[in-house]
Amino acid sequence: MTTIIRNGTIVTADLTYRADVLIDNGIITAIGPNLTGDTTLDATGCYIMPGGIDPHTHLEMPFMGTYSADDFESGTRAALSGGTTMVVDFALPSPGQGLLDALQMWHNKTGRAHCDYSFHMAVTWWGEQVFDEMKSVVDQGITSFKHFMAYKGALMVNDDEMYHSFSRCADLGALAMVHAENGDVVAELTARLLAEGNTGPEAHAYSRPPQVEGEATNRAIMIADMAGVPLYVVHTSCEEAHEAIRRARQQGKRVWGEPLIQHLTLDETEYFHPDWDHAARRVMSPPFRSKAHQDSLWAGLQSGSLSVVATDHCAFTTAQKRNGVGNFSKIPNGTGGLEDRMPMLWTYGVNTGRLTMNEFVAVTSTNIAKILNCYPKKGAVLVGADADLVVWDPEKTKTISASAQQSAIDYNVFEGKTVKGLPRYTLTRGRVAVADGVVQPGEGHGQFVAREARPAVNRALSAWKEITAPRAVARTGVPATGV
Ligand SMILES: NC(=O)NCCC(=O)O
Ligand SMILES: [Zn+2]
Ligand SMILES: [Zn+2]
Repeated sequence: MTTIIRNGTIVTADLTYRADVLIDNGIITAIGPNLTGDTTLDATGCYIMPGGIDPHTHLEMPFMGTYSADDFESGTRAALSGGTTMVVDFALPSPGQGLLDALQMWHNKTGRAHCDYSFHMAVTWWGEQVFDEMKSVVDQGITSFKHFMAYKGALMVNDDEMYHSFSRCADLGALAMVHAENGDVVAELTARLLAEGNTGPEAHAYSRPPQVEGEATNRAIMIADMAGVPLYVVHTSCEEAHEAIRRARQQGKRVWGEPLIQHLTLDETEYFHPDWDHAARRVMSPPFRSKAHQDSLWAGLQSGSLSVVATDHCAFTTAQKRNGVGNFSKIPNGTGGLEDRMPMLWTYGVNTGRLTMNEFVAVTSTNIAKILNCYPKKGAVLVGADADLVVWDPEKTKTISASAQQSAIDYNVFEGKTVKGLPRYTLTRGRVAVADGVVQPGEGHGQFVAREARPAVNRALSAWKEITAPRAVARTGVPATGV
């Protein structure tokens, strides 16, 4: 059975043109005029784009004494509903747990996934076992390793551990990733705020000012440079962190920054809301920032100093958030966004003229497919690519409401926002998962996407490291010892 998408305009990261797309057995098999197939999807007035890739989700994540509420079933259903066709989640070993053990636990969570997925591996402690197992993890198709510089006493790793792990990533041809906040300073500020009686959700933001993120981002960049590894900085939220990334890129360092749709469109005033639940539902790390920081992030996407828009989807219910009544440091950190990332970015990016349609495709799909080395299987409209596609209707509108969302939680941080630009169809490996805005569930359709190590960037970095490595000076006439 073949499917044909007709009468649409293809929009990729670098081209916009009219053509039909033929899909056979989940793969794009032809692109061109007047194609025919068994089933026709009409794309009149629509753009045919690569489905979104969200490289930063936490589905059913054990965190802060509870589990994030969306699992691979509801999370991937939400993703498809908003035009995202692949998620990359984080396998998270608990301290002392082996990486392979954690990886198996994460694979076990995915049986009901509606769309394709991959994993990053978190390095939450350091030792010989971690060193050894990193190789097996890479051999199993996971080639990116995340390091938390925050969450002291839980997930945080220190500089020496990070340097060891980054060096190992360099040897294995893998990508190093960081959550960049200075966890020591956050812990100090948190203790001080609580002692002063600042216990509400707004104090979460006070405990994580832009400086803690800027400092950690700089530090991670320098450590990555010394280790000779490419670096991906997740949830870049402020000018201080963006400035560090921008400068590093100007210097030729291989560093990428990932702002979240939440930081681009919501600001710190959310934490001053008189309703405790409203503010607590928006507690995440890093916190929402001022409008000036938002402008910096948008400028980064426009100029290319920031590369990817993600969600860090880590959704907790109101009841879970209430674990932190009386002590903000116990509010589970995280917000949702999987279903809304694409429509929100289109509305606030493309419709406002901040982004072109091609830039939209680049930052929601193609760039990360290249960074994670799964392009052009993913992130492309090309013959031979997976038919992970979204037929995007730029005229379709809706007002975001928790009452109509796929996510399992009881609120939505974008509640009441009207978006213009939504999927008419979302296809996951050729399967129509959303038709006219209606989700057609396909539990278990999602497959694991294995990725290969040694992408070009690692090869280039290691070649340069080798050429510029410190070498002993060959001398003649060295004086005899002690004479
Ligand atoms: N971001 C957040 O607040 N929660 C999810 C875990 C993380 O990415 O730090
Ligand atoms: Zn994080
Ligand atoms: Zn995260």
